[in-house]
Amino acid sequence: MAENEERLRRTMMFVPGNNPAMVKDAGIYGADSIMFDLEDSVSMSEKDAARVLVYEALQTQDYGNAELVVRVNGQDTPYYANDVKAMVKAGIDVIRLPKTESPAMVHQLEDDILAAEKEFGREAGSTHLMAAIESAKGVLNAPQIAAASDRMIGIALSAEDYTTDMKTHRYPDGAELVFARNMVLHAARAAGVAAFDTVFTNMDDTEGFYRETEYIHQLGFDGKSLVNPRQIAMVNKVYEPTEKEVLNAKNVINAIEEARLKGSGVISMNGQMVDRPVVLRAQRVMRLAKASNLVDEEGNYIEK
Ligand SMILES: CC(C)(COP(=O)(O)OP(=O)(O)OC[C@H]1O[C@@H](n2cnc3c(N)ncnc32)[C@H](O)[C@@H]1OP(=O)(O)O)[C@@H](O)C(=O)NCCC(=O)NCCSC(=O)C[C@@](O)(CC(=O)O)C(=O)O
Ligand SMILES: [Mg+2]
Repeated sequence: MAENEERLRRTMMFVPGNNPAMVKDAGIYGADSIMFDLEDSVSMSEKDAARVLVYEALQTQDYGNAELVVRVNGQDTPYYANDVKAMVKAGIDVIRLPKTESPAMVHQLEDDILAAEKEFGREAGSTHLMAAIESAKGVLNAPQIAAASDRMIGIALSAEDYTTDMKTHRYPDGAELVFARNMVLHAARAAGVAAFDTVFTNMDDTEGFYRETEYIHQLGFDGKSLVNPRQIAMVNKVYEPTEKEVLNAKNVINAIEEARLKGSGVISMNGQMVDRPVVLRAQRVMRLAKASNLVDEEGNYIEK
């Protein structure tokens, strides 16, 4: 778990698996996670070609420090088994299961990954997984889905399919997603895995994108699934801590270190009690500050 908690996952960018130029250049935009898609952005006639293209790219392209994720086709399709095998063989970091409705579906994926790891000589347990929640059933089972596997790194709300299942569509105020967002978030937090908010598909509505990202940041989501590189900087901007937050976090970490040396786990700083949850929040602020290049190696704020 510690490994999962450490990694920042603000931005998870969908890359259509049948688009050679996008697959090749996906690493240049600085997404925390790159998600190659073999499912709904790829037409039926291109499923096999997309799988081969992504497999080859994973062997040959350098995607830097980005976490590499592949959204495989659904378990009810004839493509799923070959997708899982090929991606495990390629050494993918995470397999994203679409339209997840039950823990049994996660267990099936676990079994299929383990069989592929054995077949291709990969270390057992080295391939992680995540589940996309895209229906009413998925939302209601989210707590069990999130806790269904030791390989689970996170769950994601998929609002396009979800709103269709709910016989509605997406509105600017997001009222149709309030219940689902809170279920997914609570399920993820209770299971100790990451929570990803849904895609925002209107490329021209920058104001709407910022509004939605600020809202999900306030709720506590780790980040968002994205469809376009232009959205990455906007999410990072929203998740960037302020100077005041960074300085306060640095003071908290220094103060608790001093207290620990004296054998205490709780201290008072400027009249404010500082204990474990405050320290955990401060550590997250420092990780975000580092990712935003706001601090140097020692954690000192870099004046602009
Ligand atoms: C939206 C648009 C057509 C706009 O095109 P535009 O041409 O206007 O983009 P521009 O900004 O002009 O591109 C500038 C430069 O960036 C390059 N570039 C653009 N996008 C890139 C990218 N994604 N990856 C790498 N490179 C990229 C481009 O090649 C160009 O490169 P260059 O020519 O070299 O300058 C394009 O972005 C795109 O196709 N997006 C991916 C769509 C997709 O994957 N949909 C499926 C996932 S959702 C789903 O399934 C619903 C869900 O399941 C979700 C869930 O589960 O969460 C649910 O139910 O909710
Ligand atoms: Mg979908």
